Amino acid sequence: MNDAAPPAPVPLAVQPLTPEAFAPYGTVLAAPAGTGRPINGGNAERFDLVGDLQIGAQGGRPMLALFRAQARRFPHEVAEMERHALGSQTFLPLGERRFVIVVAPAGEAPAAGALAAFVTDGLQGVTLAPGTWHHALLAVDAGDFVVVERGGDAVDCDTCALEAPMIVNWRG
Ligand SMILES: NC(=O)N[C@@H](O)C(=O)O
Ligand code: NI
Repeated sequence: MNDAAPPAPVPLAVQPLTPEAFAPYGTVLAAPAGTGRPINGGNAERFDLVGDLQIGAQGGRPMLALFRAQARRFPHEVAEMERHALGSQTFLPLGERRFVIVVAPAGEAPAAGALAAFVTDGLQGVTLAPGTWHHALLAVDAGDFVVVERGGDAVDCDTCALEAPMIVNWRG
């Protein structure tokens, strides 16, 4: 009989999201400072944010979804991560809405020490690179998020249980 105590949760610090810190996991989406390219007769400005969404592999089709997320309670325990090996996954808030993204680099199932957590400024979005391990959306502020990902006939989502639960240490 295994009477060993379960592994103690490991604290995971949450850092502000920046493009540099997030580079190993994907890209940060944010309206650049300054003006965009004038379009529509000058009635709008265009900002091209990501021109190479990875959503076509193995017959993948673009999928745009709306996630109507409930606000999560923090500190939050993370015990499982997932990845979408064949495609990227983009999260963009509709309106000002923060979320926490917990990630680990693509590859082998992540060890506890390989995880990183970021909180957005409410306007930022992210595009996770294909295969990046992540926890499902952790909305800080409840509401709607646009999600763009690879759609396909088969579900592209592997999960892995962490060897020890992580506590996402953020108190807003
Ligand atoms: N389950 C689902 O559609 N969403 C996840 O992939 C996620 O990362 O939130
Ligand atoms: Ni996902």
